[in-house]
Amino acid sequence: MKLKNRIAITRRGYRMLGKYCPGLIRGKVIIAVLEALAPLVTVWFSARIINEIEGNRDTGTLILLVLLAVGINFAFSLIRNAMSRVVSEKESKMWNSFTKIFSDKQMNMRYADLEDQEIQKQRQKVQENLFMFGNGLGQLVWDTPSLVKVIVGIAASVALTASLFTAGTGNILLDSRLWIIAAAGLMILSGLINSRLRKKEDEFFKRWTDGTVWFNRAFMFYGHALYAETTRAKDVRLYRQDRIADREMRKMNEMNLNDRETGRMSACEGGMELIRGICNALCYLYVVAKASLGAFAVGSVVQYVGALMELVKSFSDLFFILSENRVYTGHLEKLFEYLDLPDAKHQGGLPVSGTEHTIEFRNVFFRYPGSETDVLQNVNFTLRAGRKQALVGANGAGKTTFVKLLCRLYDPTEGQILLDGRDIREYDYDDYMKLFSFVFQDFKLFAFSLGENIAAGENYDAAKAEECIRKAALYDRYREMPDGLETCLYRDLSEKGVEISGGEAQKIALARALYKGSPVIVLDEPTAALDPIAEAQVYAGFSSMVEDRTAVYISHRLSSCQFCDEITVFDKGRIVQQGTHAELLENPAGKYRELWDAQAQYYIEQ
Ligand SMILES: Nc1ncnc2c1ncn2[C@@H]1O[C@H](COP(=O)(O)OP(=O)(O)OP(=O)(O)O)[C@@H](O)[C@H]1O
Repeated sequence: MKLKNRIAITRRGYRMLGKYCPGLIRGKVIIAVLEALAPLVTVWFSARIINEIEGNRDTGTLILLVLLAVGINFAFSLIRNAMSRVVSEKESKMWNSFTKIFSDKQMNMRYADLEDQEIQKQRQKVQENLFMFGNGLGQLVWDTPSLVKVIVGIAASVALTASLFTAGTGNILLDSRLWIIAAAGLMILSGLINSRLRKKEDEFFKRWTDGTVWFNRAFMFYGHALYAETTRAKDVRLYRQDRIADREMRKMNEMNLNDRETGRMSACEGGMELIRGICNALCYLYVVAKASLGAFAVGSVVQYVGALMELVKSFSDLFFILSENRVYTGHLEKLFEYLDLPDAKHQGGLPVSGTEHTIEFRNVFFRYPGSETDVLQNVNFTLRAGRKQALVGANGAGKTTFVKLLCRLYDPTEGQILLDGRDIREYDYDDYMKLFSFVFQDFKLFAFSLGENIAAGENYDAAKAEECIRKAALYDRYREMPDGLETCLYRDLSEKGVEISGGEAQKIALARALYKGSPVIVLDEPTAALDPIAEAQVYAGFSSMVEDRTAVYISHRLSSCQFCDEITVFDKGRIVQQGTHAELLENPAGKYRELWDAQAQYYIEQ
């Protein structure tokens, strides 16, 4: 990657850290400056003290030097400790903030992309790299202090060693200014070799992580998800799927996880240490040679050796950091590629006013991303204000997909959906969404209080929530709940949380839709999990529940669709019939009749 791009990516990384982890980088920089200066302050004062002892031995000067050395170091460590507490607190929360980066993206990205396998893989890889190895943003956080230390270290060490090269010994060879070039050359050379070794090490690391992505995913699945997630644990126990998991885990444990790559990485590390050692030895030799010829006092040996070692280390670190920068900008680039995936574009700005609306599907075709077939084909459908519409059809006929298009999770591949004659994309997205309350088949409740679940927010109107609970036939269960609306659902976040059955959850989802009070209510199999009495209660109360709102009602229980004004029959992605229950039954060759007969025979026979 070009340097210009690396700089741009690094800057973007810092901006992102500034947004999600405010104050973290600033704190790290301050600590790093203090840490870089502290040893050099000690070296400088030690040299002055030894020289004073060797020379004038002035007690006042000695006391002053010692007090200054101790005082400055004490002040440094006070500030550093105070800052460290704040910074480590921020750093411990850094991972939560990184999680937020992904949740923000997932919340805003196109829904279709959320389901896209390739994009899921892309996200998984970026997340694994970040959360398992700290690659990208983590490295940027950790490398920033090193970079600051290197810059401060090089500047201070150069200042402390400058007089080493000018101090004369009388020996032409040792006094030659060429030593400056030689020293600089040596530092740069060692840094470059280190950098190359680091690059190699990174290549091996990449190969190693590529090989482990699948391993980690499978390991988490077989070792954790299968047993820990209650959605799966039931079936795992009943069908003893743990035996398959054990077999797979055994196979994985026997796998050779790129041992060759880890061996090569260690060899690179060893090579880097060796180069640093050789440079240190050469510096020692030069300083000691000059000191032994009387170029400077013994105390200065401490200063020069200390500063030269710091310089060698700083140069080596500098090249290391530069090569690290190449590595983490590579990871950051991948992160940004993911974050730059187009967000859902809700560009329309038309306000939606009033409550009586007509929604029309006009020649709508839809195909899921990555799929080869149209799931909806030439769908034409009009939903008038206040009408109760039932959608029926066999599994996979396209009913839920129709609703997903209605609520703008996807856009039609062809055709248009119109609200009062205008394409729904022209309207303000939030305004449009306020028109609907949905209950999906795979609705989700959250481990918050019952009231918050129903109101989908922290502040709720208790009387209204209770009214919706009553309409959703949940009142008896609600009265048993220990803390009423404050009762926490599930035990994920609260020990006092209550576990609820599938049917009770469905009633809560229904109450949530009623609470929203939108002019259009869309119910996708809202009673599938309800017992016959609760189902009858819901149907009996359907009119009062839905009132004069527009309703779209999907159900496989055809008898329950009779109270709708119109029934629309889907078959293989097409609308094949529309009419009232009685009208549709009249057509003996119709799909509705076929579905009805298939379902009714069991009731008739009994
Ligand atoms: N995310 C998806 N990606 C690809 N295909 C999908 C996706 N979701 C649904 N499908 C396919 O679209 C078709 C219609 O599914 P849809 O869920 O709309 O049917 P449905 O009529 O609601 O069925 P059911 O009565 O079983 O709920 C099915 O063949 C299904 O496999």
